[in-house]
Amino acid sequence: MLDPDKVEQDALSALVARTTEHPVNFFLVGGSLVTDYVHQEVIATIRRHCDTPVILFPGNPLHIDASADAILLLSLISGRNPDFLIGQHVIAAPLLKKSGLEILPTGYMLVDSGTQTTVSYVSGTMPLPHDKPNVAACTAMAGEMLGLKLMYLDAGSGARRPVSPEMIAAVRSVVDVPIVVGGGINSGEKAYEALKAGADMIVVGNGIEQDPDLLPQLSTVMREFNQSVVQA
Ligand SMILES: CC(C)=CCC/C(C)=C/CC/C(C)=C/CC/C(C)=C/COP(=O)(O)OP(=O)(O)O
Ligand SMILES: O=P(O)(O)OC[C@@H](O)CO
Ligand SMILES: [Mg+2]
Repeated sequence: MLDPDKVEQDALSALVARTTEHPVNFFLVGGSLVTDYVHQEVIATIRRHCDTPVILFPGNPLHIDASADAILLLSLISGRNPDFLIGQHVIAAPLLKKSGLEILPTGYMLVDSGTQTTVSYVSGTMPLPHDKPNVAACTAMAGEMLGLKLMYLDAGSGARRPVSPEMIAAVRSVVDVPIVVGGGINSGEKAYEALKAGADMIVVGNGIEQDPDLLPQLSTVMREFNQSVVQA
């Protein structure tokens, strides 16, 4: 995940170039409260180096950029704020239709990680309790029944504790749609734990921002995990 507020062009170019040797499946571009509107520059830099798909991860309709490939159309189903469940989407709908972006309807679930996150503050919603896998499972089930095509469990940017393997497994056992897990995944071990518990995709932001050498480690974990699944 690339946060437009945090990337610096030279460092971004170097990082994206490294993904030709240590591949990632997607680039997510976004942030909850973006102050530097440089989505287009970030996406152009990615395109210069590779053809890996770019998916927007937006906090509000101002973050829509038609130069990406797709957008996570998040509905904040862990919260009870109608604006982030449907209100922002009504505002964004005509723009999205015109953009030609592939729309990925996503059940977005914030999970408590011990400290208040920007997303929780900005959306005025409470996250799901960290130690209540069943609440997450019922939320995901309802989201899937409502037609959402992905579930995203997010402990929040730089979370001290990621979403627990128990919660990932509980969600895995009740939905068929792909599960995305992010927030605080800053080591190969944590990535492996999430994959083993049932995550289909892991999102890493701060970990690689702080230590770009994490990229090759995570790419290897992902490849080995996928190979082990194919062989089993
Ligand atoms: C309908 C459209 C296009 C947008 C609304 C989308 C909704 C409902 C979003 C839910 C609430 C929200 C603010 C989500 C932000 C998700 C996000 C991009 C998180 C990653 O940003 P962080 O890195 O955690 O944030 P900071 O870097 O700002 O701390
Ligand atoms: O920056 P990190 O902690 O990797 O979190 C990524 C993303 O899930 C945050 O919304
Ligand atoms: Mg961020």
